[in-house]
Amino acid sequence: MGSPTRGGNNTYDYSFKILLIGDSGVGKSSLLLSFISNFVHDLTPTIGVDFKVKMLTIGGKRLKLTIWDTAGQERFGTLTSSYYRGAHGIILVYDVTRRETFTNLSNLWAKEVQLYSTNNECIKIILGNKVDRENERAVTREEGLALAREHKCLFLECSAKNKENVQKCFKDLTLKLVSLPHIEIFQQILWRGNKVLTVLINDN
Ligand SMILES: Nc1nc2c(ncn2[C@@H]2O[C@H](COP(=O)(O)OP(=O)(O)OP(=O)(O)O)[C@@H](O)[C@H]2O)c(=O)[nH]1
Repeated sequence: MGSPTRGGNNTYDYSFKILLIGDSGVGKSSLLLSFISNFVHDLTPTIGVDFKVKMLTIGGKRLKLTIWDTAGQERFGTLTSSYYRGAHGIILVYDVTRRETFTNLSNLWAKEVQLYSTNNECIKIILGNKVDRENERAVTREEGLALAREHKCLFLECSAKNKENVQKCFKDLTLKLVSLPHIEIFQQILWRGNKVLTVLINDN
């Protein structure tokens, strides 16, 4: 990784770090794969942290998204502040068929974000995944919306399996990011934090 470039073939105007968080099994890795590629595989659980890079053009701006995916909280303990450092966008995922993954968003994940996120202007989206399993639904859309309002987040329901709303989630998030009034400063200051993160991870 490096600071934003404005020349050459691999050019971009802005580079954003996006995090996927939420309980184990809610579908974070599937969402990432569904967004990055056209295929969704049956996945083995993530061990540790993984990230993928996707180039995207939104609102006439060329963006580089570095999307971080981590294994579920319950198996690896609380994520450290280095994972959150420098994040521009956070996707909080729950599984609409498992109510505890929804209650954990307020009881656990939102608190972590508040504690560790280095940036007050970070854009957040709450994402209710697995809506293809409608007959097993345990959380209503209205409850999801209410939680998003309470935490000042965007909100969507989606399915990584049939790809419903997956592109839209990343698009809505990045649209909001590029429309921030102080975007140039916001992204450069945070990028410095990101470099620190890269060094920390490479050293391990
Ligand atoms: N029906 C359905 N199944 C899904 C969907 N998204 C993910 N799954 C399945 O749910 C299981 C868990 O998905 P993962 O993507 O591994 O979940 P995760 O949140 O990354 O889990 P960890 O790696 O443990 O943190 C897998 O068997 C997926 O195939 C979805 O939208 N619909």
